[in-house]
Amino acid sequence: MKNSPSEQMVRDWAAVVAQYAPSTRARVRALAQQHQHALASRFYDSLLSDAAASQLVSHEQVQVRLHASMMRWITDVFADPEDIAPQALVERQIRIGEVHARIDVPVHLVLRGARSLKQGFYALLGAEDESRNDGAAVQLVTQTIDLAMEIMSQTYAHSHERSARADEAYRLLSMVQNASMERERQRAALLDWESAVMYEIAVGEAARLPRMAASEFGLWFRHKGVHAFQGTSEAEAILAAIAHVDEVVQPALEAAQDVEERQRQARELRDHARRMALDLDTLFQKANELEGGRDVLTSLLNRKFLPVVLSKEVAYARERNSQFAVIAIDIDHFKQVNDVHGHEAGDMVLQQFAALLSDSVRGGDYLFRLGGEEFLMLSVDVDEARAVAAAERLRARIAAEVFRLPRDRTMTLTISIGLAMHDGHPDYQRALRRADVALYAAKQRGRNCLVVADQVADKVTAG
Ligand SMILES: Nc1nc2c(ncn2[C@@H]2O[C@H](COP(=O)(O)OP(=O)(O)OP(=O)(O)O)[C@@H](O)[C@H]2O)c(=O)[nH]1
Repeated sequence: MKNSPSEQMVRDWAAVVAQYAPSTRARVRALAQQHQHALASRFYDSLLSDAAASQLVSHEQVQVRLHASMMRWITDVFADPEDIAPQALVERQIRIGEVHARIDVPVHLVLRGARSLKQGFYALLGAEDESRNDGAAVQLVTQTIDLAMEIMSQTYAHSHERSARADEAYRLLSMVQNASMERERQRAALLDWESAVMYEIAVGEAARLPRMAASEFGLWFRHKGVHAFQGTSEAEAILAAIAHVDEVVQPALEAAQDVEERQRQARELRDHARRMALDLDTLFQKANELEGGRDVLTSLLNRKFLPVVLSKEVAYARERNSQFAVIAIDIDHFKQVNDVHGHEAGDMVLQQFAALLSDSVRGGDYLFRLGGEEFLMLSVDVDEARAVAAAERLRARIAAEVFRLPRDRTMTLTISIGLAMHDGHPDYQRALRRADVALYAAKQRGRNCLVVADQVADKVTAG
């Protein structure tokens, strides 16, 4: 999800511009243009002096691009509103903040770079003809750079918060990933507790019955389940039922004087346990599908986890000096499947296709359904030759497969593939874009083929 500029930000930017005479702005702009190279180097050097940041910017592409884009930034932020509108400049700061969040550049380092830039400007202004030093130019520089930093930091914070939420959701997804096993375990635990209570009642030891909250199921649900299924009505119902059983039903059972009353309370307890088991089933089903982040039709990961998984893999690759491949896969002419055989047939094909994909990857790889008939495979710990061979095998396997359709009909399919190796660049968007461009090239080349994005030239070559 993108951040968009608030009206306040655009108003603030326009106000800073309006506050200064055209001559002051022209003076700062001229200075920025004249010294943009030295100023960009200044910013860059201050980043490199930090060990963590120098690791992030060690990538050659980053060095080349960072310096070039810093030079552009230094002149553009002082542009006349007729040349670059405040709205566009605010949008630019937002994009920069988003990149910082994606590659995880700490805010303090960006602020340090900004401080060193301002010092550079002050020194240049001070060195100019003294009669011109009325302070306005210094203020313009300070206000502009500070405002840009404010917008970047705000975006950074929003993006970070969002990615932290996705991260948390992913953690929970992993926790209940083997949902069917966990469900069985918890259903059995619930049943164990119920049997233990019934046994105590049957043998006439109902003075102090085992409380559900302290049972294996109760503990699991209150500590983990409730987080995994946060905000659902079923989770609320189970929590309320645990409290009701422990605080109302069981004390009533313990206090029951006659058999009839005891049977009535025991029946109520059993009804509660049954309803809980049903709610639990519903919750696990949801966890497996929508709320767990899996695509309902294919059970593959949905795109909301793409940033989480890619950031993790980028960090992993950096730490271990390993590589991974981003493989964009698109079914060819899928529209025709729906048009000729109907939507239900299209769904069936997508499910069989996803099953084939799952069967073609290794345990550590990831599979996403990005939407419609677009899929993405993240092949971890591979070099280009192996990734290309695996993708090519997949292409051939799909082309050879006979897909089942309703009413005993069948059909065959082909796919186009765009493959990009992660080239060490800290921003995962780059590998995604390169894979996408390669996929587009594969479609252009006539489909049913694989195109590999060229690592060095950042352009696409036939694979
Ligand atoms: N049955 C079914 N169809 C879907 C689903 N999601 C998207 N589609 C269809 O997928 C089709 C995608 O068509 P296009 O994007 O035009 O691409 P294409 O026909 O595959 O052609 P190329 O990609 O250019 O080879 C559309 O007709 C969508 O309606 C789904 O969940 N189920």
